[in-house]
Amino acid sequence: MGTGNGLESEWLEEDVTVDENEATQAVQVALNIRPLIPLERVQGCKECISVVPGEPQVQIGHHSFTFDYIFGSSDTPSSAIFDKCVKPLVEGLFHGYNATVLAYGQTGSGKTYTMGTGYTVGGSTDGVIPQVMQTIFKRIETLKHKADFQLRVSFIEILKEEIHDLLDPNPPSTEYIFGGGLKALAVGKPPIQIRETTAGGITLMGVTEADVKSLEEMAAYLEHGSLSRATGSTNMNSHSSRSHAIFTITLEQRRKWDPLPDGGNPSPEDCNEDYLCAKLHLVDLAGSERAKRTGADGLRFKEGIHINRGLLALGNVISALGDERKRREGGHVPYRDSKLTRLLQDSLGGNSRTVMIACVSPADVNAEESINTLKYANRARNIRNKPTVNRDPLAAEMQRMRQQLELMQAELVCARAGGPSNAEVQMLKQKVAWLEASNMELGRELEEARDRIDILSQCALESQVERDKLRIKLDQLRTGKTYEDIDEGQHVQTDNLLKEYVVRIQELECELQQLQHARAPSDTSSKAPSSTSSRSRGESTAGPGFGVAGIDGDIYLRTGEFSGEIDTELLLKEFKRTSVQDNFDKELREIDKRLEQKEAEIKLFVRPDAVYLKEHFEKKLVELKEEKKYLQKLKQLKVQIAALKSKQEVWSQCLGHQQFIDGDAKLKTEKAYVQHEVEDEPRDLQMWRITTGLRGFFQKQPFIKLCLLPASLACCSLFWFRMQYSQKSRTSRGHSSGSVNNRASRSRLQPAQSHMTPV
Ligand SMILES: Nc1ncnc2c1ncn2[C@@H]1O[C@H](COP(=O)(O)OP(=O)(O)OP(=O)(O)O)[C@@H](O)[C@H]1O
Repeated sequence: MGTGNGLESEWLEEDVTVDENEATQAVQVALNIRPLIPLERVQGCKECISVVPGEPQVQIGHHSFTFDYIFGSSDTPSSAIFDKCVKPLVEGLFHGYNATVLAYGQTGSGKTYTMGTGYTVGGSTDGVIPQVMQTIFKRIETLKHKADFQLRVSFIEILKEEIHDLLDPNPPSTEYIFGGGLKALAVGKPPIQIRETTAGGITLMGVTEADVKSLEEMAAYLEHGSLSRATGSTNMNSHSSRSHAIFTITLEQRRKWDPLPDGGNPSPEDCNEDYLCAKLHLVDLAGSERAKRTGADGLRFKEGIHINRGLLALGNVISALGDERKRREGGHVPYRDSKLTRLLQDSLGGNSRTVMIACVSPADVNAEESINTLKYANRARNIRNKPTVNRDPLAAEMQRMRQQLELMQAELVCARAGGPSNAEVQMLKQKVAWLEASNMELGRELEEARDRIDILSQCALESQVERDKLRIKLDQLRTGKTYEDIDEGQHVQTDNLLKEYVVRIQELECELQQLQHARAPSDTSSKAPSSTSSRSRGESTAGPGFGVAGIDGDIYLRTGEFSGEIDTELLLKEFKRTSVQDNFDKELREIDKRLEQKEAEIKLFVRPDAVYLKEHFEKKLVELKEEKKYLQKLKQLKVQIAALKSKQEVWSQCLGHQQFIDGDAKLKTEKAYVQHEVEDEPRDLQMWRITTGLRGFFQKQPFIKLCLLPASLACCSLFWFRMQYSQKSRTSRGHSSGSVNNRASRSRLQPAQSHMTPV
């Protein structure tokens, strides 16, 4: 890589401090204190600014300010401004660095005088711009044998937030507006617009850029622009600038390539510096002013407002850029608040080396304004710019490509020194491609086999679940549960079963994976007899092991083809595995068969049972109806007893003795019968219940029924005899009170109230 410094010593011949590696550079601030002008002397003004000897420091009142340079004191002549501050920038221009010289200060503080913006051919050349022009042409003169130079100049002013081209050969004509005043009328040329380049620079679209070949030509343009600039007379300056003026010099240089003594081409490092382009902005700002002091009114007053507004925007930009905290945080800089700040975007915080010349009047009457200017300038010292060399983008790209080429050449040399031969590389490449393709194919087959394993495992699990369900059902039926009971409990059981099976399946899957992992190393190293046999097995069999075996077979085929070896031991292993799998399949088929048989048995068993149950429940229904009738009858009899009791009491009170005796006898007989009925009925009912219960029990338990049939028959006959006996005794009792008995027998079929008529 070529270094700028090496080139400088050869090309520029002068030792100029240019550090390309410097990332940022602070804005340099110089203070220029003009002498008291005749007007101030007449007013009896006194100097109020004093320079600290040997220090770049000034004092005004109790304020003290330090700058990079101070000019204008008795010790330092103002002519030194160019040499100290501006000349390095001009030198930098020849190295591709943009530069800006900015004059700022109160109106009448000497900005135009210092910058030399009011230059006239043949007039004073003390100002910065004339000296810049002279220096540039001197440098070109000394370097013209090494490079081709091209100079262009532009001169614009910002007047009331409008950009005017001071070098426009066809300036906007003016037309008279009725009612007084003049209005600018552009002729055929669009207004100047500010544009940002892709690299972030600021350019002016539509501005006149005049090619300049000589100092005289440039001076003529400067003079022409100065004369076109808007000026006016105020109380503070008889020739006051009413606009901000920017004189821009663009320097393009293309290095001439002399043939080298050995006849070879120049080195790439040198070629890197073959084109440079830089701009120097020389800015003469309008002065800040107070209307009260300038006595401006009307048009001047309006101009003053615009001037102050532009300067305020500039102050805000300087404050934003000068605040270190904001700068670190990347805070907003209000460049777009005015055209002036937008145009100075590169000069303040951008790609430029900038010097600000703060101009002040030493007169005590201007002390306040001078302090403001010093504060303003002091803040500007905190601004940091990032100047970079402005090369041709094409040249930069070429440099990058050269570097890339060098790198590749180095790699090639290295490869040639110790790398394999071309044929070997080709062979290895083919091998790699073939292995990659095989790998992909094997991966695909592995995935398919895994899917097959999953499906088969699922089928096996489902059949197991179904088989177990049927087994449970069968067991339940054997223990005597009805089909309905099983169905009711089935939901709960099914849920529990499902949970159990899910857990089981997960466990089995884990085991399967562990087995696969455990087998993987031995399988990949193993070699099966042939791919076709293993593949057919993988497709026809249902066990998970076969999917893996099929894959193994394929792996064998490819590795076998590659190595060309057959292992008989592995053949035997594979054969064993196949036979185990076949056994497993047979077992599975047998289980399926048995399951089918069991299902058929269950069906046979379940159907008659259902018929039997139907009969059983129909009988039970009839029995319950009978029981209900008995209970109703019992209730009626209880009511009758209550009625008879009340009747007895009435008779005892109302009837005569004989009647009472007869009636009482009848009543007693009737009561005795009813009492007997009441006592007998529960016994009958109890008997009936026991019989019915036993019958139901035996119906539910067919096996016990068979065993206990004789015993039950004996019991039943015992009860039958008991009932017969009680019937007989009842009948014998009934003979003594037959009319009552008959009536009571009838009462079983009639409502209780119907036979309760008084005797
Ligand atoms: N260093 C100096 N030596 C002698 N006279 C000076 C010096 N600087 C400025 N002056 C005089 O001061 C007066 C005002 O100067 P100048 O016009 O340059 O001020 P300005 O800052 O440009 O004012 P404005 O902002 O109004 O344009 C002029 O008459 C000028 O000759």
